[in-house]
Amino acid sequence: MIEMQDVSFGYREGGDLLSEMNLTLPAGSFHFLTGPSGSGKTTFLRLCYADLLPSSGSLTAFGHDVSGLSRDGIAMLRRKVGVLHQDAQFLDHLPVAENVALPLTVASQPVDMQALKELLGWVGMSGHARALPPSLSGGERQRAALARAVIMSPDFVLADEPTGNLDWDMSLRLLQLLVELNRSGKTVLIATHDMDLIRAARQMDVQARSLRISGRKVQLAGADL
Ligand SMILES: Nc1ncnc2c1ncn2[C@@H]1O[C@H](COP(=O)(O)OP(=O)(O)OP(=O)(O)O)[C@@H](O)[C@H]1O
Repeated sequence: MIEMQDVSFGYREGGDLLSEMNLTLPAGSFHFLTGPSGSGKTTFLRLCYADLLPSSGSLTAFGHDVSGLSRDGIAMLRRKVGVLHQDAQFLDHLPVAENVALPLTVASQPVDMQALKELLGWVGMSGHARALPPSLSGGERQRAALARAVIMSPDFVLADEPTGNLDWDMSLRLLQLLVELNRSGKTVLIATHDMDLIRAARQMDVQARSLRISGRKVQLAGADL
């Protein structure tokens, strides 16, 4: 799914933030990504969905070297990826259901109303389908954002501190949804500071592994969870 060979990245020339990374994220895997604040977790995720390109080395995503892709190629690749951010942004004047369906609308694809209903049900947002985003709680926003992130049926789901603003119960609920996505075959990568969240995954019967950024490298940390 994602393969990095000697990948380095720096925002400015001569100053690598992430250096000579060699790792593979196999299809269907579940990884957490940890590391100190400012170590490059968001940057690593952005490399994984070709929002940033390596400064050097080779990054292959879905079998394509991202550095050789055209704009259309990158757009196609991004369609296979769903991204969940810590602070999801919505169009506040549109109800939740329309916000969730927005990736389809923007791509001029038809909205299957039954599938949308089921997706909202899966994230526990059926009762909020007509609500406007400003009326939602933090947990409801994140669950709506997760529905939006997966409405295009991505193969790869990336989450950047998805539980950063949530209480513990809601964090667990969101984690459970991400685990369910993994069980349905999707590759999942979650950047988090929250070691309790990583420990909680142990109870959820998922084969999760942890990647840690340390000294500008990303390495597998410890045993399987
Ligand atoms: N667009 C950018 N231009 C220049 N520097 C940037 C840019 N984005 C991030 N950085 C810098 O790169 C470093 C890593 O940032 P990044 O957001 O990837 O870290 P992080 O591990 O996700 O941090 P946090 O845990 O605090 O969210 C930081 O020093 C940040 O200031």
